[in-house]
Order: sequence, then C-alpha cells, then structure tokens
Amino acid sequence: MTFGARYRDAVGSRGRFCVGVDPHPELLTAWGLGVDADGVRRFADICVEAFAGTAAVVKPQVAFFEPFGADGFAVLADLIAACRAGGALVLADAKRGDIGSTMAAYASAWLADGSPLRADAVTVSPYLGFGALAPALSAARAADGAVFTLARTSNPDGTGVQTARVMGTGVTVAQQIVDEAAGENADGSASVGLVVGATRAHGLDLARFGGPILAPGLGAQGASAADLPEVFAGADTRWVLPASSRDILRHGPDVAALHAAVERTRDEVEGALGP
Ligand SMILES: O=c1ccn([C@@H]2O[C@H](COP(=O)(O)O)[C@@H](O)[C@H]2O)c(=O)[nH]1
Repeated sequence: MTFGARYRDAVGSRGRFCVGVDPHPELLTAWGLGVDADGVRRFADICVEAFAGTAAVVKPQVAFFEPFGADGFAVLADLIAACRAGGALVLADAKRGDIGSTMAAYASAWLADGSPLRADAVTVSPYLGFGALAPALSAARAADGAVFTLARTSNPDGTGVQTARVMGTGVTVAQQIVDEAAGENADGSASVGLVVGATRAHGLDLARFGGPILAPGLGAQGASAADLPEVFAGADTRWVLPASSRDILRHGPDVAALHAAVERTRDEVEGALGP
C-alpha cells in the first residue's frame, strides 16, 4: 500500500490532525517529571496512551530526545514503535538535509525496515537542493513511506529565503520546492509531502499538489482552525494536515485530558476544512 493510500485511510478514519510529541524541558517540569531520560520516557509513555489509538498522525520532534543521547533515542524508538502499533502514522520531525549520499543514510535510519527508528515518514530540508533529496525520495517510495519537505515554514524567520526568487525563473524558492515535489507525486504514491505553516498567507499555488501538506502552527504559534480555509484556499484540503504540539501537551499529564484535547482540535479542524 502506498503512503498516499495509508495516509488516506488514517485521516479517513481518525480525521485530519497531527499531534506533536515535543518534550520541552518546561513541559517535563509542568508534568511533574524530571528533565532527564526517565522523565522523557514517562512523558512518551503518557503520549502513547493518549494519542496512539486516536490521532491519524503522531509527530515526535526529534530535537527534544537528542539531548538525552542514547537513552533519548531509545525512548524515541519505543515511542515510534508503540504509536505505529496503535494504528497512528508516525512522522519523525528530524528535518534532515545533506548531500545525496548522506541523505541515503538518513533515509535508511528513518524509513528502512529493521531500523530501530523506522517511522512512516520523516521531515527533510531541501536547502542543499531538492535534487539532493533524491535518495531519500527513492527510499520513501520503496518503504511505502514519505518524506515531508520544508517549503514555507510557520516561523517568520523563513520568509526572506523562502520568498526569494530562483535565478532565471521568477518563481519563489518555496514555489519551486512545491512544483518539484508535485512532479515526484505524479506516480500517485503521495510519497512526498510538504511543510507549509498555517500561521500566515503563504503565497503558494498548491492546486496541483497531490500529497500531504503538514501545516504546523495551530495553538502556540497563533494559528487557529478557523484560519485554515483561507490559508489553504486553492489547495485540495483533503491533503491538509494541521498540526499542534504545545497547545495539546499543556493538558498533560492527564491521559484523558490529552486525549480529549486531540479529539476537540481534530473536530475543530474537520469542521473548518469541510469534507
Ligand atoms: O514550519 C515548521 C516546521 C516544523 N515545525 C515543528 O512543529 C512543532 C510545532 O510545535 P508547537 O508547539 O505547536 O508550536 C515543533 O516541533 C516545530 O519544530 C514548526 O513549528 N514549523
């Protein structure tokens, strides 16, 4: 089953929403946990209980596991496996980007069967050139997984580089990424996704893009479900996947409250985006 088919099944049964697992030190403390590997493990276990059976997509932010070294990666590996076993798709937010030969190694870490960190998809950065992502794209297709490439990020700092015009073409850097990603999805696999923030008008033409569009920025970064129809006007909203981390996680450590926060936000998103 292609990633596109698996994605459509997941959002068809669970709704369009991606919950982030971002064990910020402040959240660990607020949940009464230590800012250490044991604290992160307990945090991850609570998230698995609350999200694995509910959310279509769970997105662990790898950066918050890395400070704990091998122990942090062991927690991340267990979290990924448990969420996948619970029926959620796991998008590892690792934002990897390098020359092609190194991208192949990143892809095998996050997408190859047998890897301890095997997820369904991984975020990548195209700023060493979209072509440098080719080995990761091939690996994603082979694994029925996906890479989600940054295009127009949710933070204001990205605007300068992402809206710069590509020499000799007149299109923006972000639009060129969208167009190259759309070309990769012409086979119908939807194995290339985009990251387009929900926080502002992005100025992109997404009409021909046939793959998932991760839209971070709900809640803590100021976007709301009500903003989505305008921000994603012109896109096929069946592919839009709004995401939130801190605004959900602030309801922890109570599992029922976390679970309810996901359901509430998912219902708001579904109501706003329509069928
Ligand atoms: O453009 C982007 C790409 C990725 N992110 C990541 O999503 C979450 C957002 O967390 P919130 O707590 O909901 O703000 C975080 O892991 C970011 O690294 C993004 O925000 N914007």
